[in-house]
Amino acid sequence: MSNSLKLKSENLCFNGTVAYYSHFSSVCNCEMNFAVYLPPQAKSQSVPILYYLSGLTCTEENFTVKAGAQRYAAEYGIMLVAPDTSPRNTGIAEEDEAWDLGTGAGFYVDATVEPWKKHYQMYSYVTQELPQLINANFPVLANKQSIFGHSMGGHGALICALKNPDKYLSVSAFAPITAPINCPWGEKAFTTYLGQDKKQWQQYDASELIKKTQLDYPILIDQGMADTFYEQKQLLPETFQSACQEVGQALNLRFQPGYDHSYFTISTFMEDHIKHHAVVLCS
Ligand SMILES: N[C@@H](CCC(=O)N[C@@H](CS)C(=O)NCC(=O)O)C(=O)O
Repeated sequence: MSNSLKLKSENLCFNGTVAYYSHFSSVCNCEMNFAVYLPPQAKSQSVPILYYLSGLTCTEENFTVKAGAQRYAAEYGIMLVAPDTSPRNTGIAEEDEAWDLGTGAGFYVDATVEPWKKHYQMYSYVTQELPQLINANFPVLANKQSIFGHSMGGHGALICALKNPDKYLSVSAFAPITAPINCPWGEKAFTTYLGQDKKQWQQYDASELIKKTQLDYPILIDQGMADTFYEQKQLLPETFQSACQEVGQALNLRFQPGYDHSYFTISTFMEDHIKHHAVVLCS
């Protein structure tokens, strides 16, 4: 086990282990937190990995305690990895001024603007540094990894998959922000982290990326129809759907009547999402 990895807590869960860790991240230049679930199968064999990226205001804990994913990960023998949503306590003055920027709102991009760029390197963190750490310290099949997420984390999962078609074997999302360059949350975050030049923003926008790179597997998205952020046009799944149709990308976009933006929705459809990934990860 790497020296920089600090085990903070460990609990038995469906005969596997939920564990919280912190470590010093060289790309974010600060201490970072993440949670894992190691399924029972990991005691005797290497297992595939499914990364989960959370939404605004979350830590690594929301998914771990509310999504109900461990039961299915134990069934299929998949390791779950849930990173925090941003660096914390970096000393950046504006870090804690708003709930949709800074702490809890890293947006899974590599910031290029001061004062953020020294720490807010979440894209490199989740696609490179964290997988390297996981692969070096846990009994995993490094060539079998997939990714999913919620809201801001759904955006993160989509861009990670679209920018790395060889790295992830499947992707899915709950209520993802699918066109951040055209919604208030994305415009605010991208202006802050990436600057005024909107051309730079496109590299982190799923509805733009899909025009350049198609995935040779279907994307699964669940969107609740009673989701206030959907109603407020923060998520824009129709924009992503049109872009997918234009380029022939297979997309299973399911509108779920009555479901909102909460973890009650996520836990309801968790089994479907884990199965979606297990089909490729466990074959
Ligand atoms: N704080 C925001 C809501 C933020 C929010 O809904 N965050 C979602 C992700 S976008 C979440 O997962 N929250 C944590 C939770 O439900 O456990 C508000 O008051 O409107």
